[in-house]
Amino acid sequence: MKTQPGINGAGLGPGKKTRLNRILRQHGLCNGTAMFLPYDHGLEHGPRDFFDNPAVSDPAYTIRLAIEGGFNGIAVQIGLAEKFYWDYAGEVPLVLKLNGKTDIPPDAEALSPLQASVADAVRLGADAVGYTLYVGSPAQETDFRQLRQVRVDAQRFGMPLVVWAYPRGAAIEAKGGRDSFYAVDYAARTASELGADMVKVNFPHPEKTSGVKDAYRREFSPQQAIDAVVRSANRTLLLVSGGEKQGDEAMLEKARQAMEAGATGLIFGRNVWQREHDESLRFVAHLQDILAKYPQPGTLQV
Ligand SMILES: O=C[C@H](O)COP(=O)(O)O
Repeated sequence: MKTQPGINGAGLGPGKKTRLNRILRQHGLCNGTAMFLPYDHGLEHGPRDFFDNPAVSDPAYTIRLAIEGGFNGIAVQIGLAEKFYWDYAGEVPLVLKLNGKTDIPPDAEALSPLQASVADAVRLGADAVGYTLYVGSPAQETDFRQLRQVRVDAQRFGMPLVVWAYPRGAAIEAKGGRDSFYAVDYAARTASELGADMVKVNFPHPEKTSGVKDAYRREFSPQQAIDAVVRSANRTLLLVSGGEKQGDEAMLEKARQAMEAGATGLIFGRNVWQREHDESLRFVAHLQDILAKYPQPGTLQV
C-alpha cells in the first residue's frame, strides 16, 4: 500500500491549510481520505442523468444525500450554490465549480468558460473551488490562461484548487481516447505542473493507449497504470472519478485499486445517486469501508 506524498503545508498559507483540514480531517472519515459528491451534471449533460432517480433532480435532496452519506464535500455550480447551499451551510463542505459548459455543441474544441470567481466561493463559504481543464484541446492555450487567473486568485484568497483534468480533442482521440493510460497520466501531471492542490481524473485504461511511444505499455495492469498516475500527480492529491454507472463490484474494485495506489479519494456521482436513496447510502458505506483501510496521515503536512 502506498500513501500519498501529501501537500506540503508550508507552501499553502493559512487559508488553504484551514480549508483542506476541514475537508480532510473534519468531515467524512476524518482520516485524510476524501469522498466528494459531484453534482454538476444538470449543466454538463442535461437533466437526462436524473431520470433513473427523479428525486436527485432536486438539489436539496442531493445536498442532504451528501450530508447523510458523510461526504467530504459536494461540488456544484454557482446557481445551485446560491439557491440551495445556505440551507445546509457548514454541514458538508462546498466545492464551488467555477467553470462549466453543456454537452450540446461538439467537443472538438472543448473549453469550459468561467461562470463564477474565487471571490464568489469565499462569499458562499466554500472550502474549495473546482476548475475543468481540457488537456489536449485545441483551445488549451486559452484554458491555461483562464486557469492561471483562477490559480492566482485561489492563492490570494487561500482557497484550495481542485482541477478536473479531462483529456479532450482530436489529438487525444488519436492516442487512444480520453480514458487511455497515456491521456489520464498526462492530464494528472499537467494539473500538478499548473498548480492544482487536488486533481480529479478518470481511471486509466492501459489497453486503450495507441499511437504513443512504448513507455505507455498496453500490457500494464490497471493497478500499474493507476500507480503511475498517482506518481505523476506527486504532491497534488489525486481523486478518481466515477463515470457512467457500472456494476457495484467493478466500481468497488476501481476504488480499491485507486486507494492502493495512494490516491486521496474518490469523486463518484452517477454511481452514487442514480439509484434509490437507501441504495445510494448502502453503496456509499461500501466505499467508506474501503477508504477506512487506507488512512492518509500525511495528506496535509503542516
Ligand atoms: O463533474 C462531473 C462529474 O465529475 C461526473 O461524475 P461521475 O462521472 O461520477 O458521475
